[in-house]
Amino acid sequence: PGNNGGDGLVCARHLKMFGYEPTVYYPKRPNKPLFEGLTTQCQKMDIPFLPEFPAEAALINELYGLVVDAIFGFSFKGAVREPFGSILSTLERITVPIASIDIPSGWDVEKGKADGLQPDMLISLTAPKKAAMYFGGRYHFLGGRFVPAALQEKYALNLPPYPETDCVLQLT
Ligand SMILES: NC(=O)C1=CN([C@@H]2O[C@H](COP(=O)(O)OP(=O)(O)OC[C@H]3O[C@@H](n4cnc5c(N)ncnc54)[C@H](O)[C@@H]3O)[C@@H](O)[C@H]2O)[C@H](O)CC1
Repeated sequence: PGNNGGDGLVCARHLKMFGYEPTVYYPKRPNKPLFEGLTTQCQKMDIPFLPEFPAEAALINELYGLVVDAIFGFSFKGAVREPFGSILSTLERITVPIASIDIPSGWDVEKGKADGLQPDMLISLTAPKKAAMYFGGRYHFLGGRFVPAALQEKYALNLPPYPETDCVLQLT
């Protein structure tokens, strides 16, 4: 429902460009031009939007090879409100790999969530958040090569150098 969802729409568009066949589930759409624009871009690229979420984990395992989790990022707070509670409980039961953008959805930005989503891949944006310490999946990437040196200094961000002109770095 927020910017993390926006990242998910961007991700779907890029996946399509790379030859994949993404499908999007976007239950709560902010009435803001940014998200409307990102949605339109996906629609114009014939990326299908699911009318409802496949509630059965087995169906997701059958239909998809990967789930990109772009539900919540660092502004998730408190008890999860529907429909996201049911969605997260289904995602916790699937066996296909999950790639979470910035923070596994439902995790506290600092404390993580031991009994929550356990993605196979985490793509941290700009800098890994404190919760990334609790990430136990196989692949951790850092994306977002757009932090000016002054900001890195101001927040004492100890960011690793990106190789050549890459905008993504594999951390583990
Ligand atoms: N520099 C960076 O790290 C960048 C991060 N980006 C992405 O932006 C998100 C943070 O975006 P924000 O809109 O602040 O928050 P979220 O997307 O995490 O979610 C807000 C959204 O969720 C709703 N919500 C919050 N708590 C609950 C709850 N318990 N139940 C239900 N719904 C809840 C809330 O109402 C809002 O609608 C960051 O993680 C990155 O993915 C930038 O895109 C790039 C730079």
